[in-house]
Amino acid sequence: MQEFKNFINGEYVGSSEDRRFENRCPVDNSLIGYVHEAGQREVDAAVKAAKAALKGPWGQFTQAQRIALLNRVADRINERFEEFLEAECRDTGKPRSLASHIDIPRGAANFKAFSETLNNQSTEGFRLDTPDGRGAINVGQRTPKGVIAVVCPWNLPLLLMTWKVGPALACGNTVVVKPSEDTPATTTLLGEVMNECGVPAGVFNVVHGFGPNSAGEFLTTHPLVDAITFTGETRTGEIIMQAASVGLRNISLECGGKNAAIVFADCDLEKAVEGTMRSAFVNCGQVCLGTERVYVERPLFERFLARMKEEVARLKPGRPEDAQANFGPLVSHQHRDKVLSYYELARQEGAKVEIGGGVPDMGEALSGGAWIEPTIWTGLADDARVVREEIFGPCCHLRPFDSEEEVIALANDTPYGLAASVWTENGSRALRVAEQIEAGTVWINSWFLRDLRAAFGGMKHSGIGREGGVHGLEFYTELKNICIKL
Ligand SMILES: O=C(O)C(=O)/C=C/C=C/O
Repeated sequence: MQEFKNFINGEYVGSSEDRRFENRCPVDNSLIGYVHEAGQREVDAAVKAAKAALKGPWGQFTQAQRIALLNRVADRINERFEEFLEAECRDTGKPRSLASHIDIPRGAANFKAFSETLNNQSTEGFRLDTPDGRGAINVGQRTPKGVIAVVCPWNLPLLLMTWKVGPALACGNTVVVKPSEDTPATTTLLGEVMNECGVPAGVFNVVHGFGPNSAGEFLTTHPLVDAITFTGETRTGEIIMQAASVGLRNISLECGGKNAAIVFADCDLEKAVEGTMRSAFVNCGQVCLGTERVYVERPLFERFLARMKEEVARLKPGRPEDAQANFGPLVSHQHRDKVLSYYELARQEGAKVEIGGGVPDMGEALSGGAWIEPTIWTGLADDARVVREEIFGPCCHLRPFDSEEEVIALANDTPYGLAASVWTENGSRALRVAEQIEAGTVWINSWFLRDLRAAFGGMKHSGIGREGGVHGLEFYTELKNICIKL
């Protein structure tokens, strides 16, 4: 049985006996081990360790030394690739083929992604003319923001955690990470890597637990936390933003979405099918950037729908280690109950279930897992809850459209604004449509093609702030102006 302990000041710290909770594998509901919930005492110790580390050796590291050390962390993750892969797949149930190409490689790469940015990033400078004719020089100086609280989700546990920890540490901050209670393994394992690489104690800390009245609340309300970065549901983002307002802590929020795919009749059909299939069903539909609304220009609608149904029928659910499997379970029974409630709601709202709509028979050995059928609906009204609310499962609704103006209005008719994809071989139309879509990221003839230097984040109810490249600097550093009279 595994024990997932808190990682505080360079040491694994258990909680008192009665604060442990089960960690189960969503493939077959088997018990992986126990997670040690951090109470106020553990969270306080972690935040104070992070605060103290800022004034310790870490505070003396040059930028070049930090970058070299974080590159070592990335290399060490890759050296322990199999362990991270095994841990991630056991926690999430996702296919090894997926985690070995996305989760773990990106989990390591996120530590390297910011080195180049920081090495090449200048700060501003201005020469000011003064009445005495001697002038003055203004120089910008970036300093670490301090202790960063990192609250991250269960869908891409390692990737989405290091996407924040990487730039935070590269900029000289220290972190206290609160991973999801459903997926503690890879964040806990990263503590070992930090020690192996010589990251000073207190720079990287992990506290396990839940949100309200648990580690999440204790961390985001802790007065010594200088800023909070969160990826997850919009409602939780609102609660975190309220906590951050006490003491005016800055926040970075990447929240929910109800992302649209817009498929024009002149698209490359097979490319559009492949990309839309991935965006709707990869990771069992548990990707914030994923597609749950598909708009297809009417002349192509029936053909596109037929192709999508063929491809959904080809998806192979199975254990992570099953080389044939390309479709895993949802992360937990609790989340499956939520997604199944939308499957039921779709029926009530009058959807035609083109394929799926239920729970697959996975046989005796896997019957305890959080398995669900990939599903396509048609025929729902634009104001149906299934078309408007984020489900975060392997399902999407297809609807025909007749004009560019109509589909832009449809795609933007949502409180969210995270991502979208546009499929057409007409380049000027692709750009014209992309410019009008209210979303932080718009892919044209692609999906989840990620340039880590590019701005990344959501607008409207999908978040606040941008991550990636230089954009993270605004959140992870304080920018000071020094004015020198000549
Ligand atoms: O690719 C990334 O950097 C990223 O943040 C992915 C987010 C997916 C959310 O579910």
